[in-house]
Amino acid sequence: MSIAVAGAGAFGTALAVSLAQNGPVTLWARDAEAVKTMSETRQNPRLDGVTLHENIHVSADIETVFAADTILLAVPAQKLRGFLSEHADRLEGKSLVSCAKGIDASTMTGTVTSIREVVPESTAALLTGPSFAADIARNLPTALTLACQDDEAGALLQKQLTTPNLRLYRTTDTVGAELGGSLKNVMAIACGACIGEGMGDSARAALMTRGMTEMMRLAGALGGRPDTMMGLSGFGDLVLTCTSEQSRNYRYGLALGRQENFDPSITVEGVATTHAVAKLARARGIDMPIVTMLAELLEHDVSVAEAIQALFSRPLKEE
Ligand SMILES: NC(=O)C1=CN([C@@H]2O[C@H](COP(=O)(O)OP(=O)(O)OC[C@H]3O[C@@H](n4cnc5c(N)ncnc54)[C@H](O)[C@@H]3O)[C@@H](O)[C@H]2O)C=CC1
Ligand SMILES: O=C(CO)COP(=O)(O)O
Repeated sequence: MSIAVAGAGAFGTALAVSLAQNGPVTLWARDAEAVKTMSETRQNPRLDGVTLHENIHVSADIETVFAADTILLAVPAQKLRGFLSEHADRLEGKSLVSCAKGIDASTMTGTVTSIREVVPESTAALLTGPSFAADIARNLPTALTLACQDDEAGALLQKQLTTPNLRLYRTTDTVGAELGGSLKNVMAIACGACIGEGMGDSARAALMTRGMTEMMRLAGALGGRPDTMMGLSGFGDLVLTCTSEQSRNYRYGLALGRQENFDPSITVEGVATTHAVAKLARARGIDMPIVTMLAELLEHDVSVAEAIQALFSRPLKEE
């Protein structure tokens, strides 16, 4: 069973580095110039100090992706649907594993749902959970969730994508898993803003905990299992992303709280996902005050202090 990774950003490259311990891997990027540099230097500028394993074949030829049985989709969530649509015919019959964390803002679907809708004749799966690309690429121990509705196919993928430093757990709850990975980015922005504004660690703990409640509520409302949020794809990634400055979403929030600029070329999945989830919650009548308030904050309709004040002024209730 051959493996290709589509998208040679930080995460796609890190996964290829880890998988290369098991055998050959194709790493595809759309930018031929970047591929040439990576092939010559065996480095990716997005992953400082990491050498590309000799088992990695870097290519800008999309045919090398279609030659694989299992394709890891490591492009940003807002680009995934476009990629799938462009190549739908050639992706039929493949195992397509989304590695992206986000809700598509135009259709308000998660990435597994997008795969299922755009390439119905494929096995749709998701690899998610607490994992910084830099850690995986340095072969540090990491545990992830492999989500696939078809448990037999999921078990095969679990085995194929496990490496000496990547331990994969399996679930059939793709809805819960894709929401966990998407929503933790939203909560990380909120927590970063809270810390950046100087609200303190106690306020962050409150945001993380009440954020988790919103994540469970949304998972239940959309047909996922709320308890999936207690696993790696929810709790695990929420803790990592809301507390580490390695996270781009958290750093984006910090900049927001400190009223500093943030480099717009950096991938921050949580921004588009905040707007998508706020819209979804409104349309479905799901109570998601933190997400809703963050959407207003990102629109510059309220300040961080006003957002926290508004959350604290809500009617008192049972936990
Ligand atoms: N960096 C990390 O630590 C982790 C990232 N992820 C997820 O992986 C996904 C990708 O993130 P990163 O690799 O970190 O971002 P990145 O910004 O490092 O790389 C994104 C890559 O996607 C490529 N790309 C963008 N649009 C494309 C398109 N239409 N077709 C083909 N390639 C395209 C870009 O050229 C770039 O190489 C995100 O959803 C992120 O949440 C998940 C876990 C960890
Ligand atoms: O998903 C991640 C860690 O699990 C990476 O988080 P950021 O996209 O915020 O850097």
